[in-house]
Amino acid sequence: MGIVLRGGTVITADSEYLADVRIEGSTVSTVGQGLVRSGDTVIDAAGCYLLPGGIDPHTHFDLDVGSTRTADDFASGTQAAIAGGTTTIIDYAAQARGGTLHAALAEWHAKADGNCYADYGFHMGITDYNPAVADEMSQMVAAGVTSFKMYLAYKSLKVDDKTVFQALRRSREIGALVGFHCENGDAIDMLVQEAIEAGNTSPRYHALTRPAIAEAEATNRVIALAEMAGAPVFIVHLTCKGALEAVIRAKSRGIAVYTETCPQYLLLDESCYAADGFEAAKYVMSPPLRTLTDQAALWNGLSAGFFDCLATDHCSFNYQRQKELGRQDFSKIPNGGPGVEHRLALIYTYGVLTGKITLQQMVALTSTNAAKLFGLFPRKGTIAPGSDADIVVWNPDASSVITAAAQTQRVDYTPYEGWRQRGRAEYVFLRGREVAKGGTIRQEALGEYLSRKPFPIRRED
Ligand SMILES: NC(=O)NCCC(=O)O
Ligand SMILES: [Zn+2]
Ligand SMILES: [Zn+2]
Repeated sequence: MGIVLRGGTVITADSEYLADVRIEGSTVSTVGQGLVRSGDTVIDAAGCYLLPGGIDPHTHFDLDVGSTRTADDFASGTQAAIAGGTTTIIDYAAQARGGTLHAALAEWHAKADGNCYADYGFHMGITDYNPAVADEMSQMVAAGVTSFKMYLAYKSLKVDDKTVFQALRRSREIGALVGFHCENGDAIDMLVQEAIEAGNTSPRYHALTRPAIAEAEATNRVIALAEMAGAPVFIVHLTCKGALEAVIRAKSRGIAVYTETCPQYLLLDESCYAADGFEAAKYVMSPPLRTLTDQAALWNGLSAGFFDCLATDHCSFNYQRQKELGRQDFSKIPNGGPGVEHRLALIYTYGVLTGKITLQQMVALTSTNAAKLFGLFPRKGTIAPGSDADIVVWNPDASSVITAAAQTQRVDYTPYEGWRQRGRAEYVFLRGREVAKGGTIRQEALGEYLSRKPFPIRRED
């Protein structure tokens, strides 16, 4: 006896066809015609798309940022993910300065294990690179943490070029992919200090002190260092034309550069910082929202296939009491915004239905490419015999309005308040278990830790 999703249109990164999908246990057993047998549970998927469960490779749940902790923890964050059709998240664990990677991994397991509604893995943020940490990196890979992140910005996190270069070389030896937060932190720190000293303390100065050129410069630098190291590199949350041009140049030369952007950079722009009073704090994130010219460049890049992933960088803080920590000083506003719940519907509504990308590109960007880059493919990221039965029955006819009141994310606002969203995750399956139906989430934390495969080392490098 199995579950058959009958008569939907299966969408993968490279195909689209009408079929039944038969689930036996936790995996897909067959994809084809006429798969229903007696005793099966049958779900009528006619008129719906069958999408591989979304993979969001960039979340921050239950993150302590010093002054406060993210509004969403692993339970509420992964419930929101499931509600929106995302069945796997990869969260950023973070080494404490002076601490070990092992301690960070243990801390993240303690926060996530038993609390996740979606499957989950971890990247490891490195803030304090030294020979012992270089050693630990290979132990992380053995523990299934096959990607790392380094920050070129944020006073307490940023690393210098020597460290970037050393870590990239190390990643190549051990089969790991290092992601970088690309902003020139030294220049930004000066601009921030000058703004505060001049009494320019309102939220819009967050954006004015983090110009796009600081991101473009850091992106160019990281790519050059990766090329020198002969290592693959991942540029996280890319937001602007200059940084995208650096990625396109490198990709065109065959350099192993991968990148992601996020819905907020495609859909929102710097005009959000002109909001009255302190409201602009809702959009304080790093990098900040950019110009309409940058936004157009990102959409062109997305259509043309220069982006690998669409992530959210979900890092939610309530407007009341949390964003307000920076009411007198924008540099104290906790950085980040919510998004894990609405990623699929936003890209479907504003990307697919506007003709900017195809459904297959949507699947590649929201699931398949992340699975490939982060060592989960073909277990995750596709609908095929043997793959985990992580499947979203997507109803393209649904339409609703995004509101904070109606969201699952445990945060008191959404940057998309009042936005129309089309399409809905009618059913969500996680390893063959129905975890959401008609917007109602199963109240059971069935998510499992994903030990990921190393990044393949290219022979010619
Ligand atoms: N993006 C953001 O503002 N906060 C989360 C941390 C990061 O990804 O830089
Ligand atoms: Zn970042
Ligand atoms: Zn982030």
